[in-house]
Amino acid sequence: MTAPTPDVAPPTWAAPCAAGPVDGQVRVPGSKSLTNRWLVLAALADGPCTLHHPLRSSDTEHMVGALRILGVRIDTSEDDRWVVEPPLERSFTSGVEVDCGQAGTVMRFVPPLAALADGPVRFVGHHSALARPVGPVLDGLRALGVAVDDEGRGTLPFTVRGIGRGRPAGSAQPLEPGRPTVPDAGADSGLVPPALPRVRIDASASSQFVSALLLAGSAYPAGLHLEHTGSVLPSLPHVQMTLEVLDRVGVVVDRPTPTSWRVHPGPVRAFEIEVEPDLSSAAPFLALAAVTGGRMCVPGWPSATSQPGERMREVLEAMGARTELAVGTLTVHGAPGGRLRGVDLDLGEVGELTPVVSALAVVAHGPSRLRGVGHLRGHETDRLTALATEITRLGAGARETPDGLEIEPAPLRPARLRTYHDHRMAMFAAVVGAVAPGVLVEDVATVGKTYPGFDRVWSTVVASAEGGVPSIASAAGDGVSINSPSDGRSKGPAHTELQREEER
Ligand SMILES: O=C(O)C1=C[C@@H](OP(=O)(O)O)[C@@H](O)[C@H](O)C1
Ligand SMILES: C=C(OP(=O)(O)O)C(=O)O
Repeated sequence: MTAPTPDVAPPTWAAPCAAGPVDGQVRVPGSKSLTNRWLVLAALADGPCTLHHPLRSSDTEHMVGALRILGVRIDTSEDDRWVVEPPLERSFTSGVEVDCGQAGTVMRFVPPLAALADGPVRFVGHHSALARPVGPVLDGLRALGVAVDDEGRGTLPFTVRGIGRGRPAGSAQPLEPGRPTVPDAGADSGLVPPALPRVRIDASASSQFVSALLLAGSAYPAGLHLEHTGSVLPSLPHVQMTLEVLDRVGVVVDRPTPTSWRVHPGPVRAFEIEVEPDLSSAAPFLALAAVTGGRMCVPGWPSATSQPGERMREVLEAMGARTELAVGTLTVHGAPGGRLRGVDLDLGEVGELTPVVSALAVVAHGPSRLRGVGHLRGHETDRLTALATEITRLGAGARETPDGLEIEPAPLRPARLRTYHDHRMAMFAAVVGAVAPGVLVEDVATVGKTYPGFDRVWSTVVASAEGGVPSIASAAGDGVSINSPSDGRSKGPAHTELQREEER
């Protein structure tokens, strides 16, 4: 057997090109953001908790690994039901190393738990995660009296020197005995609210800094009064998601201003919950219906949700597709020929949709401007540079702006696309490849961060368009089924470069 040489090119995946409009149904796996929030809350809960239909992926496996090493017992032997036994009033385990992988939710949400360990906890991660900002979370912990060693970098690796649990809840003491509590603004109300230790951070680089401190805040002896000091706060629906899960487990949070939160000390009520499907993982499939002029159904779509993926409906409608939500299934109908309009959108609240929206913009008729997503430079990769580079490689125009991208569609050429260890770059490539022949995708396995097997499911769905003959089929375990012919639409050729030329 020959040893691999360092310059061997990574294996590529040939993104399948649709031969016509797709017509299918995909049941997507559980939400990453919700699974990891519920796991963190279960670790702090006052009794055993159960998660139904959690996501099993690299990000959630890293969260499970992190919590286990801190002393939380988690049974993940069943795919559909994970049971968590928290350590109750005991401090989390110290002297351990937490591997965050590539997960922003692990590197940001777990350090505030490590503050409740009885000594140091080291945090490390995947090499692609070493540039991702964590500093404001660490500064927040320092403001509460917890020592953190990060050699001034504000990134992985770092060590949180936990100071243990066991002080009475509501004791109005900061974590470290002897540190003065900053008087709380709520004291002006005349109601004499408890003095909560005040922490000011700039979360303009990631909403996860806010979510991290809010999730753990009620387990701190005096709670927490968190204030965001920066000019923008991205991904607001994710902060709303944090507030909603906290509310469901009985944690009291009030919001004196739109960018400050008072988390009152108190127990996290044990829970048994159903994890919603990941609507951001559904986004590429919805986009597939739009670019091929086909139809895609996603069952299990929540009637109300804080997931940003819900906003994909607005994006698709703005670009010319039609969406309808009926009896828990979202259906997207692409416009004939997959024709899409260019758009000018602020995606600041739904930044994680940007790669898929960029794919739509690349094949639209007319230029697009995507704004409000400067913070994507600190995601799995610098997503603005990565998208601009790969769009240019495909032959279309892309220009990075300080807070987004300008995209100019053009006839696309075959290309080998890089994914930069970024699951959503692979999803971007899949959507473009569905209508542009000859797209090869490097390291497609990177989708395992949030959607292991995405490429297999994708290929099954795209193949449903092949030959233009819809059939009833299902790929067991993949959650895929192909709709039966019901609407009599003709299955024309895929939305190819040639077809776009004709439409011009
Ligand atoms: O809290 C969360 O679960 C997330 C918040 C967002 O992070 P940013 O605010 O850093 O964009 C989002 O992009 C990420 O995928 C998940
Ligand atoms: C930014 C993302 O992930 P993370 O939770 O690692 O920040 C994402 O999934 O698009």
